[in-house]
Amino acid sequence: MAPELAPEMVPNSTLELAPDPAPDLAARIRHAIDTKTKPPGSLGRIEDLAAQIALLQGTLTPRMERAQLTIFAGDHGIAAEGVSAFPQAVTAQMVLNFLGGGAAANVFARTAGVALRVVDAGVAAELAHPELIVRKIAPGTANSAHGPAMTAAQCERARAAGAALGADGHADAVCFGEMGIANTAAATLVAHKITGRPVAELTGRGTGLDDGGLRRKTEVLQRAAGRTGALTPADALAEYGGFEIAMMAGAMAAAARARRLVIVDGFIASAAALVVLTEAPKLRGAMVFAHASAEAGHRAVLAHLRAEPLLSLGMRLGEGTGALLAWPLVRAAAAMLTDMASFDDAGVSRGL
Ligand SMILES: Cc1cc2ncn([C@H]3O[C@H](COP(=O)(O)O)[C@@H](O)[C@H]3O)c2cc1C
Ligand SMILES: O=C(O)c1cccnc1
Repeated sequence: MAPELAPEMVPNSTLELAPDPAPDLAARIRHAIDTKTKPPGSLGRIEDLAAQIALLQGTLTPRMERAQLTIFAGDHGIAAEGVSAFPQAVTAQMVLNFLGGGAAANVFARTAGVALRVVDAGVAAELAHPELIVRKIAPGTANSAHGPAMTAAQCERARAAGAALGADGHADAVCFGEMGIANTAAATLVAHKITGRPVAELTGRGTGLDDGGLRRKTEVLQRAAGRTGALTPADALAEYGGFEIAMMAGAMAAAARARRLVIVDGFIASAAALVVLTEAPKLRGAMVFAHASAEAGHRAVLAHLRAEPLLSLGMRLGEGTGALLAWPLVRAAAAMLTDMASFDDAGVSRGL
């Protein structure tokens, strides 16, 4: 397994994680992929994915055996503004559904052979369940339409709790999902402050607002955004984010620094990745974007990050469902490089 990378060893000027164990590794990976028994380039983006994984793990024989999904749940004060089609109580109810194995994320995790765990990052209700990981910062954020969602100290605590969970265990790839009614509103405001894209372009229907609901949500978010001027990513996260989004950001950064592949889910997860990559661009080499969410703002966030997602399925759920569906592609890419025969191995004639 590749050595852990101390944060201070990481320069921010390149896309790859560095220092690279061998300067010619990227060229040797490319050569290994090009000499597999297939026309060069014929596996398309699976080849790029294999190269990324190999570079991340610092090897010509990458391993992708185990993936884990961690779902972070938190409530949002801005839900009081009517920005979601569903009531806040659904956050806690869905946490119990995850723990009971009945949500989409559970079903996809089972079909993909991925372990799943659930973290209470800041759900309003008191929840007790033997398998629930409790890291509750507070019972929900404050309403960011009127003031900061959380204090800087709370945000730091959330990121640290996420970091501890992001780098534990033995998974080769990590998926982070979220549950939090009104968190498309929170993600929209974080993305607006970091990308500078207009609130109206980033605001979407979330759980299914109708046209009137979308108009009201856009107005609420425009007013909330107008409370503050330009913000650093850390300040944008504290001012407008959620405890589950901050924990995801901490988990993603720690996992990337531990050279785990981070499979980034939809709009909310991408808002967390946006915070991380704006602060530490070189962690991009550890991140794969799973799918293009149907939530309106995702396209702009992906474009800002110059990220091309693997899948486009019209999904808009969150929970890590998109990341779970991308996991078999990630596995296949690594196995292609590690297990596939070369022309020389198999005695197959090369082309012109
Ligand atoms: C039953 C149910 C299950 C979900 N699972 C994920 N979300 C998703 O929807 C929420 C964000 O949308 P909004 O900002 O419009 O509230 C988040 O909880 C997200 O994870 C769900 C939403 C519902 C209703
Ligand atoms: O893409 C997402 O993450 C998403 C979209 C809508 C609702 N919840 C999550």
